[in-house]
This record gives sequence, structure tokens and C-alpha cells, in this order.
Amino acid sequence: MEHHATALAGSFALSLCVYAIFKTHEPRSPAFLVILLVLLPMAPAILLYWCSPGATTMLSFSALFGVYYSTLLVCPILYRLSRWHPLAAYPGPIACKLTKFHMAFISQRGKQHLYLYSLHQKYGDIVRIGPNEVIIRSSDAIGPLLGSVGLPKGAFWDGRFPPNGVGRSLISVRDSREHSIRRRPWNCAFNSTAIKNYEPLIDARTSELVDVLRKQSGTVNFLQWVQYFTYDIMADFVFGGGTQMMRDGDVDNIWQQIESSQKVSLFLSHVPWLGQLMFRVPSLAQPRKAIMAYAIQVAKARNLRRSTHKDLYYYLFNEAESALRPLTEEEALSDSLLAIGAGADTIAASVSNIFYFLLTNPSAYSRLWDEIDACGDHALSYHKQAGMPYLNAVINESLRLLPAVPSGSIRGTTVETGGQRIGSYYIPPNTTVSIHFYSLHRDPRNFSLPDLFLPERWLPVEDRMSMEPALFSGLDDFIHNPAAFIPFSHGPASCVGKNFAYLEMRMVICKIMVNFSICGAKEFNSSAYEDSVKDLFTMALGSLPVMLSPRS
Ligand code: HEM
Repeated sequence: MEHHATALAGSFALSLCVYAIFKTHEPRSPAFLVILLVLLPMAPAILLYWCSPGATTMLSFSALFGVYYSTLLVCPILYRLSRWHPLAAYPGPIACKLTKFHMAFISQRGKQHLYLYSLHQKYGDIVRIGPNEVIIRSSDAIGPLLGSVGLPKGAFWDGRFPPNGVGRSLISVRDSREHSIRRRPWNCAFNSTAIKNYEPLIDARTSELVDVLRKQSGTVNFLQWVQYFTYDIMADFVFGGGTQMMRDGDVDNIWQQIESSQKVSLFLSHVPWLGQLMFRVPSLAQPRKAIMAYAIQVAKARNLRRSTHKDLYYYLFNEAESALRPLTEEEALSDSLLAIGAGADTIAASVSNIFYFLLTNPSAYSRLWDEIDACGDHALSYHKQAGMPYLNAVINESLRLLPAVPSGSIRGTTVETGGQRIGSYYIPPNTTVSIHFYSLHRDPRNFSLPDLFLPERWLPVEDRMSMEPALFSGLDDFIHNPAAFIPFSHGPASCVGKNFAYLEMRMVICKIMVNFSICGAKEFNSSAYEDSVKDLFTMALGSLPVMLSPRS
């Protein structure tokens, strides 16, 4: 009996030690996990059998294992809910405080942006959405979190790549110094001179889009054509060409693959340790590895082919031989999937959303039409478009309401960075933290009438008053805070493709408006469109059925 009690106490003590190891070191090696979770709990049972073989029964063995595993389960539950947890002061749902699996499952429905928005509505400006994770809805936090003295990328990104770091793309590099080295060639590829070189590519592909749309009759799924268009243009400026989706369709089912891989990746980003384990099980890692392999193969083919113009890979492969510390081939190849996703996916969603808002807001549609028509032939000049107030207001308003990365970009403190004050909040070490763009953009403290599509809010006061006197003249204290508008994020790790994205979006909108009048097809349904919006880190959408009438 005495031996039984000692063995139970030993099992309990051992389990407490193992919990401490998990908490401090977060072991992920399968061999180590087998030792901690399978072999160690056997030790008290073996000792018990050694000391009193006759008295040892199946029941006493089960009790020993039961004590071991239940201690391992109960300790984190008690700690995570206790007032000693470093995030105890921050409110949030109990399920979130207990486990990140809660968010992982929520994310699979594609509505995590709405869920997080509802949490901000309920709990306030800072919400605990995981045992070690918070989201913030405050413009005061933008600079301290994302600015030049802000925090590096967070643990969120660890679940998407193998534990040895192979294949990590720029967006996921957690060490700030390494991130800035990896970012240099990207900055060169998207500076104002480089972007000028992409203008003929945009011209050619937008004209091709107009041509294929002219050949369509009846209901057209506008989203699908925009996806083909953005993919072709991405291939042009990233890989020097090589795809013809507008001509041949999506023969390799790339868009479907991107969406399914985004879904799995988002789940694993919420539970990064699971993602890293998954990479060790070939059959589970297959879908993610397949899309990574596809992207790498496209970049390798570009390397063999060389490009006829200065594309992104001209800079990533250091073909000008100008970089002080060129990327290794592996680093350059690792960025290919990021370039595909970021370069095509975000713009396709944004352009589709812009036309969705125009179709559901006829006065905005006709104001934009008037502005474009008033520019005559100049409407298709990049220079002119950059200064068209209503066009830019429509783009911004659409990105405000439906940002293409709705839940923002994830940063984190580590043991090395220590804790940090972000605005009025203290973020302890080892915490993942982000600003929830969707909630920030719809906060009435930043934008009056936050849920209304109102491009006029981006115009000078006198212009918006003259356009919408009924709406604006009664609102002396109309709030418009552009500092809280961050669809491209902010700071040294923000979106490198922002200027290019504006260039492409402006041109495609103007070319479409110059060439067609558009209306919703009979299948068009605004609530179905809004329901189809999914937050899979970047935004995925259903379809946008329209009718196009060519203008002479
Ligand atoms: C409407 C279009 C776009 C939107 C709304 C958008 C938004 C974003 C956001 C929110 C981030 C996260 C930044 C952070 O971690 O703080 C990001 C990162 C990034 N975007 Fe974009 N993006 C768009 C288009 C593009 C395009 C056309 C490219 C060109 C390939 C691009 C390339 C990138 C890259 C490389 C990063 C990683 C930056 C880094 O970690 O240093 N994006 N984007």
C-alpha cells in the first residue's frame, strides 16, 4: 500500500516537472515527445512492479497513468484561467483562454474576422483570443506594434513551415534583422523605378481582360475573370511570364489549391506546434507541400528561362549582381509561394469587392463613371489615375470595409525581446499580438457611420458636403481618421506591393469602366456575396455574377 502511495506521488511529481518543461521549452521533436508522454509515465509503474510485483495490478497501473495524464491536462487549465497568468488582466472567452484549438476550428468556417469583431464589441479594445494571444483595436497601438521599433512577426507563422525553417518566406521570418536582409531585394523590385517597368505588363494584361470580357455573353462571373487576370499579371511581374489563364482557364486548378492550402495553413497557424509535427508525417503534410513544391518549380523554371524584363526574380536571384548580401537560392525559392499568393489573391479579392460595392451603390457608380468620363483619353494614364479623387476614394473605402487581409498581420514578443508596452497595454514575453484590421476600420471612433460604403468620406470636406449635403451637413463632428486605415499594414514589414497594387487596381477599374457598363446579373445577390466572404488570412470569395454591356 505504501509503495502504491509513493508511486502515485512520484507520478504526480513527474507530471508536474514535465508540465514545467512543456511550458518553458515547448518541445516539438517527436522523439522528445515520445520520451515525455510515453516513456516517462512508465517509470513509476516499472518501479512499483520492481518493489512489490505481487501487489501490482492493472488497476494500480491505470491509476498511475491516470494521475500522470490528468495532471498534465489539469495544470495548464488551472494556470491559464488563474490570476497568475501574465494575460489574466485581459478579458476574453473561456474557450479562447484555454486553448488555441478553439480559434483553429472557428477559422475553418471562414468567419474568424466576424468572430473577432464580435469579441471586440463584447470585451473592448484588447481581447485574449488564446492562452498566450491578444488582439487589439486601437490606432494608438499601430506605431508601437508595427512601426520601426515594433515587434517581430509572431509564432503564428511557425505552423506553416517545417521545424528546421526550410522554405520560410519573407512574411514569416521572425528575426527582425534577418527579415530586413530578406526584404532588401523585394524593396528594390517595388521601388518607383522598378514599378515603372511593370506598367507595360499591366497595360497589356488589362487590354487582354477587356478583350476576353467582350467575347462573353449573358451572365459573367466577374470574380473568376479577375482571378485569371491577376494570376497572369502576377506571373508576368514575378516570374517573367509563363501563364495564360485568361486564354486557357485555370487548367491546373491553382485557385482551388490556393484556397484549400490557405485553409489548412490557417488552422495550423493557430496551433503552430501541430503544424510543425505535421511536417514530419508525409501523408498529412502532402497538400501544403504540394502547393509549396508547385511554387518552387515555377520559380526554378523562371531561373532556367531567364526573363526578358526585370521581374521580381531578377531581384531575388540577384541577376543585377548588386546586392551586398544576395539571397541564397533556397531563400529566393522560398518566396515564390508568397509572391503567388500576395501578388494575385489579394488584388483579385480587392477588385471584386470594389465592383461589388459599386454595383450595390448606384450613386457611387455614377460618380466614378462621371469622373472617369471627364478625364477623356487621360483616364487611362497612370499619372492621371493617381490623382483621381473619387477613384482613389472608392478603392480606399472598399479596402476599409473589406480589407484583403481582414484579421491583420501577426506579431509577437519572445523571451529574447521581452515584454513590451503597446499603446496603453503591456504585452508580456512569449505573447502573440495583432491589430484586428477589420475591427479597427469599423470602429466608429475612427470612422463615423462605419458600416456604410461612403467613398465621399475620403474627399475634402467641401467636396463631400456638396455631394452629400443631407448626410454630411448635419454631422459637424463627422469622424474620419486615416491613421486608423491600414489594409496594407504599417512599418518596415508592411506590404511591399502596396504601390504596385494601387497601380494595378486603378488601371483595371478604369479600363473596365471605360469599356463596359456593368450591372448585377439576375443571379446577383448582395447578401449572398457578403456571406461568401471568407477570412483565410487573405480573403476568399464566392462569385460575382454580372452583365457587361460594351460601351462604344
Ligand atoms: C490589395 C492588395 C494587397 C493588400 C491589401 C495587401 C496586404 C498585405 C498585408 C496586410 C501584409 C502583411 C504585412 C505585415 O506583416 O505587416 C502584406 C504583406 C506582404 N505583401 Fe501585400 N497586399 C496586397 C498586394 C500585394 C502585392 C501585389 C504584392 C506583390 C507581390 C504583395 C506582397 C507582399 C509581401 C511580399 C508581403 C510580406 C512583407 C514582409 O513581411 O516584409 N502584396 N500584404
